[in-house]
Amino acid sequence: MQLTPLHLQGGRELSGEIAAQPSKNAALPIIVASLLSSEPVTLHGVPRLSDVYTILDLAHHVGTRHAWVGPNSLTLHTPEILNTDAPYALVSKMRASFIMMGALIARAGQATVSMPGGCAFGYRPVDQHVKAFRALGVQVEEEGGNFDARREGSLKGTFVFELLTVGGTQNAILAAVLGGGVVTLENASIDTDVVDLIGFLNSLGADIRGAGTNTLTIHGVQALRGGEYRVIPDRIEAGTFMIAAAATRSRLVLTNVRPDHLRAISAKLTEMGVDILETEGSLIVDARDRELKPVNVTTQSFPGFPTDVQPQMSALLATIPGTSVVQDPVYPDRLTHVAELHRMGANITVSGYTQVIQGGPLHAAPVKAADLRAGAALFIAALTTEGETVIDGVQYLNRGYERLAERLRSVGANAWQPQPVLASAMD
Ligand SMILES: CC(=O)N[C@H]1[C@@H](OP(=O)(O)OP(=O)(O)OC[C@H]2O[C@@H](n3ccc(=O)[nH]c3=O)[C@H](O)[C@@H]2O)O[C@H](CO)[C@@H](O)[C@@H]1O
Ligand SMILES: C=C(OP(=O)(O)O)C(=O)O
Repeated sequence: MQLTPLHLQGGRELSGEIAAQPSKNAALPIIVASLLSSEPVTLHGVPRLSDVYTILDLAHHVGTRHAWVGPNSLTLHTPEILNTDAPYALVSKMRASFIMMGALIARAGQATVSMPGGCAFGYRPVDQHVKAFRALGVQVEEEGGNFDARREGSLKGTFVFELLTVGGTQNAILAAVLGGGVVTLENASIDTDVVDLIGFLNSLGADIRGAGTNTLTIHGVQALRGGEYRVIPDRIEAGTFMIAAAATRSRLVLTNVRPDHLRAISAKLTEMGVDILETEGSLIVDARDRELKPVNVTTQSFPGFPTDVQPQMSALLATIPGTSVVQDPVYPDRLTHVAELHRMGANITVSGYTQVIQGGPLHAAPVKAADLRAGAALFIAALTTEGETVIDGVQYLNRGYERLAERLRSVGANAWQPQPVLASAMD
């Protein structure tokens, strides 16, 4: 179906309660990991997002059958592997599909997975994934834009990641879960999505030790059983709504959150002058009548300030008088929001991965998202302007935000997405 742009008439205070959706980036690898078991697995807390549908298409291709058993609950069952490839059409659609490589190496002993290639915000290599597989005993060849992987026995040995990588750590864990070997991963990611993947796998009988530390030890087991698991809340979505509250000088109650996953964002907003109150499972963000201060932000891996919230934070800072400096060394080219924010009157100069932002009032304009979080930055900016902003590129927002217009409306925003006019209706 043709997607119509998102319309936002800003300049309004938001209020009330909004529940964060379940985590997209935790759910995607967990859906893939379910195929390590030949028994049914039920997941609760799966967001209804286009990225989830893409990974389900890929899982279906390799042999996973699924059924939605509740609004955000899904049963997955992979009695046998039917295909051991992850084709270009699906991997190029979504980079997270590359995680299929580790899962197929574990369950089928082989995998042919397309190289993910570039994405809207630059080069995102997978060298650490491939180095880890090789170091642990997997043969990996590159040919015709694909990686062809084969393992003869169990994975074993130690690999030290050269940098912290969420996907690389997840892929190596998946590959090592089955079999009789012992694998140690050093300088492993401590990201919440890695910890949740480990929690899920261990709940099915895997033996992975050290979750949340930089050293993981995986004792391969013969098989995983079925089970039931709840995915963590989406800290990136929650962070986006926290920034929306600050940008509109509002008070919002965020429910279904893990405040301990949001501390870097809470700390920056507090430094700016926003009040944040943590309770168990919820956060109150209060920016009413506050004069917010500019701040400097540098992205880091968890628990640092997330790159996935950098464009939204940049949009907020573009509205705050004074000079802020935002640096994103994690993804140095994650800057597609800048030119669009310029269309709304922002004053941002870019040098390498550094944005120098002179904040001031923005105005409405037609804009276009070129990637997911750039789209989020644009709706934050739009919420601050009196006029009507029309945001194109809604397919990117649909990757990461469930029923966005409806949920923004539920807290008082004037957001709508006109239904497409069908050709027959125009006759
Ligand atoms: C689906 C999903 O969960 N995506 C998230 C995941 O992506 P993803 O898992 O792809 O990101 P990584 O943690 O791997 O990337 C972190 C850094 O490591 C570099 N790197 C990574 C792998 C590699 O083999 N070589 C290499 O150099 C990357 O270029 C980047 O600079 O974590 C990112 C960083 O928090 C988030 O922005 C993405 O939203
Ligand atoms: C960049 C993101 O996802 P991906 O890694 O799938 O591109 C994101 O969730 O912000």
